[in-house]
Amino acid sequence: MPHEDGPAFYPTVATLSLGSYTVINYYPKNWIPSDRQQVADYMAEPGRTVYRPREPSFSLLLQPRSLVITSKEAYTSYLHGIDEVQKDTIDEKVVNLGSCTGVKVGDNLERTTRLSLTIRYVPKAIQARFLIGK
Ligand SMILES: O=C(O)CCC(=O)C(=O)O
Ligand SMILES: [Fe+2]
Repeated sequence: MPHEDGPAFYPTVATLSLGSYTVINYYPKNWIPSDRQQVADYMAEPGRTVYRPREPSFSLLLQPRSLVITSKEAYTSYLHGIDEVQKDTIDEKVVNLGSCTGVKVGDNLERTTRLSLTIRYVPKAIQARFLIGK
């Protein structure tokens, strides 16, 4: 589900992908539709009030053993999310194909099991001893 990683992890999150390929989509955050057509093209996830266009602004192909670092505008101005699909069709919105060998627009990539390790720096974490008592 498209989301923002929130202020606790700002300004940088790093994500290591292992196993399957996947595609991650980026949608503008705090997006305000400018005309009736755009209103028809936006949505919120069930039970959520964060609206976004139905189509992403851009996407990244996350290859096995790749590292994606989310910072700056990608962190502050976009929601990100991975569709729940069995295969990804590579389209023109995938902006990192130049760094991915053997993959082109129009390819269908079947998903298999994927493990994603997310590395976050949380300087203001509450120490566990305060939560569990003496
Ligand atoms: O599976 C991924 O690569 C994305 C995970 C993610 O967005 C998150 O943990 O906040
Ligand atoms: Fe995230």
